[in-house]
Amino acid sequence: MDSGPRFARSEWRRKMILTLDSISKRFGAIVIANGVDLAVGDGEALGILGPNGAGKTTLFGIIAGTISPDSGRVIFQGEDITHLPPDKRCRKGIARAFQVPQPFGGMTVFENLVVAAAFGQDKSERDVCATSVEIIERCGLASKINRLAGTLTLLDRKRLELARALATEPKLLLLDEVAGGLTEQECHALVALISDIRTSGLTIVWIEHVVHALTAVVDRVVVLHGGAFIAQGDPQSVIRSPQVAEIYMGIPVDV
Ligand SMILES: Nc1ncnc2c1ncn2[C@@H]1O[C@H](COP(=O)(O)OP(=O)(O)OP(=O)(O)O)[C@@H](O)[C@H]1O
Repeated sequence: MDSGPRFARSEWRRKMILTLDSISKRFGAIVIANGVDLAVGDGEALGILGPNGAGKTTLFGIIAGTISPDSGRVIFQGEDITHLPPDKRCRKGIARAFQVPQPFGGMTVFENLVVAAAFGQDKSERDVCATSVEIIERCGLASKINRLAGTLTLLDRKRLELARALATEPKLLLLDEVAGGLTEQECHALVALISDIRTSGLTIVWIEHVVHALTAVVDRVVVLHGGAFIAQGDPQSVIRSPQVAEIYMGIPVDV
């Protein structure tokens, strides 16, 4: 799969946009995070891998504000946002797109965008109409602008999910398994769109089980397992690492 153009790799190393500082979280006996640290550069595209149930979505909840960590801090653009509610984090520039798109099915594509943009940017609906149209065009939905969201194909609902996230004018975009459920061809189309979004310099953190889609876009991959990041580095090195082979295929590291 073609990787497409990427944001200049050196740029994001200069400044961190998001830092997880010694985050711990458990649900009873299930340890999601045991004092994990993570720094995401401004403009970086970071992939998070990990087996089912590792806690990747929970980590996104901690970043987006829907889940509280047991301890540790979430720092966004230099500010401690650990105790900030999700709506305030959204307005500070953290947006999230889900595996199962969550548009208002009875509203049109345009109306969905206007609602997201007005909320995320804290502006009147009139003031966000032009940018909403631009984002709809950019996401390949111009011909469906007046269609009800509930009548769209899965790929177009995924495009709309991304468009709604972009409408909030994020600085950090969290993608939660957005390639899930797509055919190979549809997956290529979605990767092309995310690669295009990437060229604007927007910071992306992407959880994904469709590994080839992830590695086509991201600069770096971290692997969450057993409450810790057990591998990290450039995508190809990480997916070929013995730790990842052991977790995903049961091949012991010392073989
Ligand atoms: N609110 C909750 N209460 C109790 N357990 C929870 C809660 N939320 C998640 N869990 C458990 O925590 C674990 C991690 O779940 P999470 O969805 O974060 O994993 P994941 O890595 O995103 O998994 P997948 O790749 O399958 O989506 C799972 O065992 C899940 O059942």
